[in-house]
Amino acid sequence: MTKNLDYSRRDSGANVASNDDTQRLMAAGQRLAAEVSRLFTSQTDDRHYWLETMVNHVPDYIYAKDLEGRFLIANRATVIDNGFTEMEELVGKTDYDLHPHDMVAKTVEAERQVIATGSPIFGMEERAFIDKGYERWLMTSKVPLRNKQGVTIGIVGVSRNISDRKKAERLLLGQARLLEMIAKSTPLADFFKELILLIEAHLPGIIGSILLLSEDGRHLLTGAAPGLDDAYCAAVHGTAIGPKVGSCGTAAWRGEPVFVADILSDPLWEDVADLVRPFGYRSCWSMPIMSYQGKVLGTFALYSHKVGLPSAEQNELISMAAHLAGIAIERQQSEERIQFMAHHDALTGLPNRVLFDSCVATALQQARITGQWVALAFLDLDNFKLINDTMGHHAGDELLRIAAGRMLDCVRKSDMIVRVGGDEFIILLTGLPPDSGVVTSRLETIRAAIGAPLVLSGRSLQVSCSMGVVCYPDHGQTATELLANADSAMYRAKEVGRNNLQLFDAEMAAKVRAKLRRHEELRDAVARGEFVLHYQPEMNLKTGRIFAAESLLRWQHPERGLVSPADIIPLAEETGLIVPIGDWVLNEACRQNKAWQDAGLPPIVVSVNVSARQFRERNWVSRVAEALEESGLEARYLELELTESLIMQDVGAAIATMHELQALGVHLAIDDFGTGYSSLSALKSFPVRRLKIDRSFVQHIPGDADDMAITGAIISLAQKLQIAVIAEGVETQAQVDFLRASGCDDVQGYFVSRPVKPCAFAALMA
Ligand SMILES: Nc1nc2c(ncn2[C@@H]2O[C@@H]3COP(=O)(O)O[C@H]4[C@@H](O)[C@H](n5cnc6c(=O)[nH]c(N)nc65)O[C@@H]4COP(=O)(O)O[C@H]3[C@H]2O)c(=O)[nH]1
Repeated sequence: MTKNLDYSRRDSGANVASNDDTQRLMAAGQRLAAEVSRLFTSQTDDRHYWLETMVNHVPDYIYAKDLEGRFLIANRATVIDNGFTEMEELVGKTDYDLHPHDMVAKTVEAERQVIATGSPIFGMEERAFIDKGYERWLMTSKVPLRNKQGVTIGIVGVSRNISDRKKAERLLLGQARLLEMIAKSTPLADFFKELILLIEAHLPGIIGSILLLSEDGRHLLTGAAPGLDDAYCAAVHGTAIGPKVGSCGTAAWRGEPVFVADILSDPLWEDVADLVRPFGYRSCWSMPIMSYQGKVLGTFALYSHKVGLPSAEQNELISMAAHLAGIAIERQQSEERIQFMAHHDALTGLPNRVLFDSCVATALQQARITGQWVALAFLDLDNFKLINDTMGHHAGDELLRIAAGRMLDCVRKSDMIVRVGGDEFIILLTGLPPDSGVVTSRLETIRAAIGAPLVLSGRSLQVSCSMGVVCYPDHGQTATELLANADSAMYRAKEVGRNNLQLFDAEMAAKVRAKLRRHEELRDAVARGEFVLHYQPEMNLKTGRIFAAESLLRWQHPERGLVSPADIIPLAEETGLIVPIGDWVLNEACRQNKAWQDAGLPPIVVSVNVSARQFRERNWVSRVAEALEESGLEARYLELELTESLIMQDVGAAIATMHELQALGVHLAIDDFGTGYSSLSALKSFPVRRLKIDRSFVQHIPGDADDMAITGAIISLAQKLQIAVIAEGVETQAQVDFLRASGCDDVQGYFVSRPVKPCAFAALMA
């Protein structure tokens, strides 16, 4: 009889599956078809009995229907799962008699197609009947049932219950969707809802809830619970966690799962059972949501109206859900952190320039509408660098944090304190009355707060600050304009000695612009090489011989003529141009000295003034070595003049550098001695050859007894320390006489010669 059923024809348009299930279904179908045909031929023997037994033991559904869809025969599984006890009860019935009509349509259509085309359908997935409230999925194959003449007289169907597989598939798809939501940074509330709905779909009768731990780590806040009663959620929101606070409060407290089978009898719920009683929840299984580092972030819980503990599958689902929730929360937290870091300063937590730029336009726009003022102040901490250098970076950081905190205490929520770098801040005050008095008084409050005593690394100190202030609309219309003018005001505040507040005005702007122009000019001068050196001889008092010369910088200005260093050096120091200018001086002095030697003049020492900024350059010593090497000058013919104040800025570092320079073979002198308050005990550790007594002491000799006393003391101190002494600014014979009598070795000044051009100096020497 099997010959009548052509299973090899798989070319129909039907849904054909070639997996194991299908193979097995096909085999079962073949066996059933054979049995049916045998029944039709009324042959019964032992094989029939065995076959019937086998078919009835198979959990899959095996059945045959006639052309009208009436059951002809069915195995035991089909009979029982359709709600009958004997096959006879099922025979003659159609699917319409058994199931809701809307669910039957697809099955009927498939069977109609098999009958019409004579082609089997394999591996068709169909949502089947609702059995005791549960949905069921089947994988079905249907083949034509033919009589001896090969005429189709119905269909044979074989179905397997694949509900579990479908459930697992749906769970996997759900998980994938949730991971995608995490990747797309879907808002947490939406993600939680989706997660809970997925679990609830998987576990009918179970209600999911997510609670989040508050920032202080002490309370539980509602995350999502779409299926829980709103009143219950509201009652739980804000619950303090603890060792005996229901399932979730305890799970969050312990950091481990708390599965309570019966809420009404479990001691963990004793104190909070009344909360849940009106809603009828009986069991609650709560799993803490943990961060990657093992920190509790919240809880994932399942509630049920039934008493009981979770099955292994439910347990697994709870863990999976808590794990996914943890990933989502951490992802959101790190995104928030990144956002915060992009807009805030890590050290002080204050907004940074990026956030300021996006807020200032809004503040100005608002002021335009309301007619109120906006004030914008640049604020610099005075001497921050010194504190940072002398007390260390930790102390510097702490100072910035303290200053930021003090500023915040003085402003309103709508104002903004911004750290723009180093010790520089911007204060943005909004909603001000149109009154500069109010602006300055509010900012002075901030200055006073910063200036209050503080303790840093165990040391009490006070820090002042400088402010440059502008007001919208008087001092500019745009943020750029206002910032530029605030910068000018700050410039002025620093110029007048720091520790003050300067409100911008037009005159100030003009001055600042002029200064900036001069900076620009100086920069051009460096680029164009407009500098020259003049040399002033230094004479030994015993021999009357010129043994050295100090190189002195001059700017050959195209319009202003020769500009003195008094006008160049401070400007160069401010702009940092002192470094390239100083390099040029060093190289030029070495080159000139070597040129004189090469021209046959008696060898002399040329001294070069070194500025503090230059001296602090990392590779300063190697620059000196390079200048010597490039010029070919022996190191003993170069002297570097360091001022007392330069050395005193950081005595330890200065002495170390001085030793390195000494090792090169160059001489070192202390310039302007007597003005820089060097500690006399430190003096003996300076590897210097000479002290230069400052001109300010010499110029009043012999009239001023004090200056004579000081000059005499410096000379005798130097003698004791076996350091040579030269007096600067010597103009008169009387001064020479006094200095000689006091034991001074050398003099420099107009008495010998003014600083002169190199050619004039060569003539002098010759
Ligand atoms: N009234 C009077 N003045 C006298 C007499 N003898 C010399 N002077 C002046 O005193 C200054 C001596 O240089 P300084 O103390 O190193 O003081 C220098 C030095 O500190 C700085 N300076 C000059 N050239 C350079 C340089 O190349 N680099 C650096 N960093 N500073 C320099 O500029 C300062 C001023 O230099 P100058 O204007 O050339 O002024 C020179 C010089 O012209 C005198 O008998 N009477």
